[in-house]
Amino acid sequence: MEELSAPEPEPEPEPEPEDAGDAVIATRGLTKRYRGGQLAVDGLDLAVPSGSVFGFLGPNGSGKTTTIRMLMGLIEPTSGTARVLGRPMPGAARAVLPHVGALIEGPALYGFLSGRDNLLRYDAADPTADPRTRRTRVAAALDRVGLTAAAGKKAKAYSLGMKQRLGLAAALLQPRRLLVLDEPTNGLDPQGMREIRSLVRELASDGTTIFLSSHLLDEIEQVCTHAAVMAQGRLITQGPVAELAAGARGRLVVTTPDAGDAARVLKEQGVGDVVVTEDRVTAEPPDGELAEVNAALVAAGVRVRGFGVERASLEDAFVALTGEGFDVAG
Ligand SMILES: Nc1ncnc2c1ncn2[C@@H]1O[C@H](COP(=O)(O)OP(=O)(O)OP(=O)(O)O)[C@@H](O)[C@H]1O
Repeated sequence: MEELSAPEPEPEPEPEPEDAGDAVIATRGLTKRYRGGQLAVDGLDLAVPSGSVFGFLGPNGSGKTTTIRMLMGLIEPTSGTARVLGRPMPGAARAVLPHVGALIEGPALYGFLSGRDNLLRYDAADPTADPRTRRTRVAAALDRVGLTAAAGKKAKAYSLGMKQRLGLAAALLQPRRLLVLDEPTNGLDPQGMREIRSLVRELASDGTTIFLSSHLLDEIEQVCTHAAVMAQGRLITQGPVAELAAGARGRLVVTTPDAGDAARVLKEQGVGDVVVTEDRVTAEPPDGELAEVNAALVAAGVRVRGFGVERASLEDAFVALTGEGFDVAG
């Protein structure tokens, strides 16, 4: 009998996670267990929309660096998949990485070379970079990060913030579709933090997708359009920052020199989770009429200087989601 050579059925394309249509980074069940047995990342489904400034938030040890190393193809996942710019990692690393600028664990710089010479070296190490346009590229990158005036100084004389900016300049020598920044403000003083944050906003305004990790909640709120929250290797939530914060209830805040009395009255009124810090008493917003609570305070002789419900922050959302405080110090 003649055998029919029916064409092999096409393998089903792997289903993409929800709304990963224009995702610059998409992972499915991404998991990393280190040899010692430590489960560092556990079943991560991440979707980073194109054009977002995406904050990857979590306390120290929550698995952020491990995830970034998998995304960049530096280490293999134990299971699950990661796609960056639509291509699988680490398999397509050679095709993907030229479009990705990365600043991971501080830039590797030569202290005895000037900032400019460091960048010239970086550029020379890139086989795709045309040597004839090298100086122009380096000058543009220095200008981009505000280091033109300090370009001739030795890198060892740079402040930590300037070194970070030089690292960013190196990542910006070529046009990038994605920038991956691992804790870019770690160790910087407040001025250095402000500089890096405004630089990140500026870069984002050109349409580059930025994925940045941080253990600082307020940093994510100030800079990011979207965020994913990690705790102990697992994804707690992800989405637009405004929506994440809105998901949590705000706090009732009473400002008064009679904080002790105010706390007592609030508890008598059945208000939950009353916390006193100096002249501020915060609590869960009551279910009933706010005005009644205020009236009870005033009737008890509490000098109420301020009374209202503050908008929920990302921190409130984190606490609500994990049932834990966000340990900023790690
Ligand atoms: N090479 C390794 N071998 C074994 N365990 C590791 C290794 N690297 C990290 N870990 C562990 O995996 C967990 C996640 O670490 P990871 O560095 O990814 O977290 P993180 O959120 O980036 O924290 P940090 O901000 O401190 O780097 C931690 O418990 C850490 O001790």
